[in-house]
Amino acid sequence: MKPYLLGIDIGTSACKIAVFNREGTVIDSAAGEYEVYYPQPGWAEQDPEEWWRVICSTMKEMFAKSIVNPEDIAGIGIDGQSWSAIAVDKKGKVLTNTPIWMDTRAFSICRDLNETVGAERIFQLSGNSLQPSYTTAKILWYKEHMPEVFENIDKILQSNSYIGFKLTGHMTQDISQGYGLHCFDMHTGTWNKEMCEALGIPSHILPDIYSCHDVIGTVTEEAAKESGLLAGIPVVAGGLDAACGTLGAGVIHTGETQEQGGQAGGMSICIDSYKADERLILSYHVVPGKWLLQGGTTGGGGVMRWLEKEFADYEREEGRKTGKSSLDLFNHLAQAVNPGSDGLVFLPYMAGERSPIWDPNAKGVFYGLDFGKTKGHFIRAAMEGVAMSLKHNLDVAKEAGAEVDVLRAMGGSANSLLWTQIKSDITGKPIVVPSSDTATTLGAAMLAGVGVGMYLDFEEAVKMTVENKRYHVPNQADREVYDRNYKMYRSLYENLKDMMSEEGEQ
Ligand SMILES: Nc1ncnc2c1ncn2[C@@H]1O[C@H](COP(=O)(O)OP(=O)(O)O)[C@@H](O)[C@H]1O
Ligand SMILES: O=C(CO)[C@@H](O)[C@H](O)COP(=O)(O)O
Repeated sequence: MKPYLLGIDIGTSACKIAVFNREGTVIDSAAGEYEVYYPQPGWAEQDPEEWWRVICSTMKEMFAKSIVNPEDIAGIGIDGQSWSAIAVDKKGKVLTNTPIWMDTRAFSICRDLNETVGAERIFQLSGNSLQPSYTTAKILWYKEHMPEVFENIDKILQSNSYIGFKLTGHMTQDISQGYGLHCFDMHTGTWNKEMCEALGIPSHILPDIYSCHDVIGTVTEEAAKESGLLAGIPVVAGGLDAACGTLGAGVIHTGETQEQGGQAGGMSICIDSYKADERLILSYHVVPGKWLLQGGTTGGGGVMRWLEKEFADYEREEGRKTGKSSLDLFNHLAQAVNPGSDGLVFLPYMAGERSPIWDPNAKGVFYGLDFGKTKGHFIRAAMEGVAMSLKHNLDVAKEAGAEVDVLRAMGGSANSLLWTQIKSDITGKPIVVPSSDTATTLGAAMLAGVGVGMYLDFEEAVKMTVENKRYHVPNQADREVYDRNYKMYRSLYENLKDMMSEEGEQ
């Protein structure tokens, strides 16, 4: 068996590529950024062909400097962001940019379908309430607003399946990304023809469903030329980024829970039987026989990325002189502020909000400003607001019967010791950090490892590769101030939601 596995992650802010050995050690890695386009309020799009171009150039650059020879790669796994609606024609040409998971343009389509088809019927089959962020309504949005695209759709692909197609020439749908479509039966893991008809989604545009570790093909000559890989390397179907990050964080048993700090924030609780709640999100895990009960804010790490982009000119300059990153300097500023940010409270609803409030009109809010507040207050309040959305989702999961003891953090935000500690303090849960930036690519690589037989099964893959690096224990000293701010957080939205919806009525 060749010694290495390659994981490719199609995150919202960037693609990450990492080569692992059998023990899960990163041998080499690289990242390449691409754009999110916001052409209108409520819209958020990406260009899948840009993903492919950036993946290829990043990979070529990595291999050019690497000790890794593509010949030594045993298998490739790809994970990607959720709820794309990548419309491709018969030749695999992308017909238009895909609305991504943050996009809420199809709001009125959902409202109509919930009435005509029935919100309860849709939920009973798919395990998820019908909301504009999912793939379902985006397909129907093409039908209504871009008939020339809709008529030419051969298949609708997800982010990982599009890159899988570019690598192998095979169009597939993995089981973990099925939850994007409400004609996917969450009880059986199959497409449901009656629901396709009821929703108006032609079933021929839905690819065949594969397990996430199934080998779907091998790298073609053409893809090898473009990407710097070698033709013939096996590629597995891959899966949802949150689910691969969950696997990469070592979460494969019932009750174990991943805490997500990518562009999106949230959590994924591993369960071994179907358990749905309309306020949360239900998907299959990438591990067969398991589901993930998820909660997710649109804010998450993306909030810090946005603050950095808009307000870190000084820290970027300082960082150049001192060799520190602007985000590290942001962490120092936030560290200097009292827990509770002296009453500054932040709602992270930066692209409407997903679970548990499902409100496309929700807005980001900083509340509690006065002349005493500093940049550090904004940064700390943002961290605390994201942590409060995590607490909100965990509380709802508990009501739904999914109790969580410990969180296992993954994603870029877990690089911040302060932010991880704040999440632990606010939720009252201990947090373990196995690896932050590489958990998701590791999960994708593990899928390839199981698929090509490098690991016997997921138990062995996790045992061999996942190592805990940090532990955070909740600090009770700040309980009172955080509880007070959390009450404010909850009532702020309750008090503002009518105004938000009048302003942003979609
Ligand atoms: N040192 C840090 N402090 C705070 N946030 C960080 C730090 N490093 C990375 N992040 C956050 O991590 C996010 C990126 O995480 P990542 O898992 O790469 O996201 P995605 O896969 O969604 O693109 C950024 O939005 C940034 O806010
Ligand atoms: O929707 C989910 C999970 O259900 C999000 O995890 C998105 O898939 C975005 O992922 P990142 O780009 O933040 O990693």
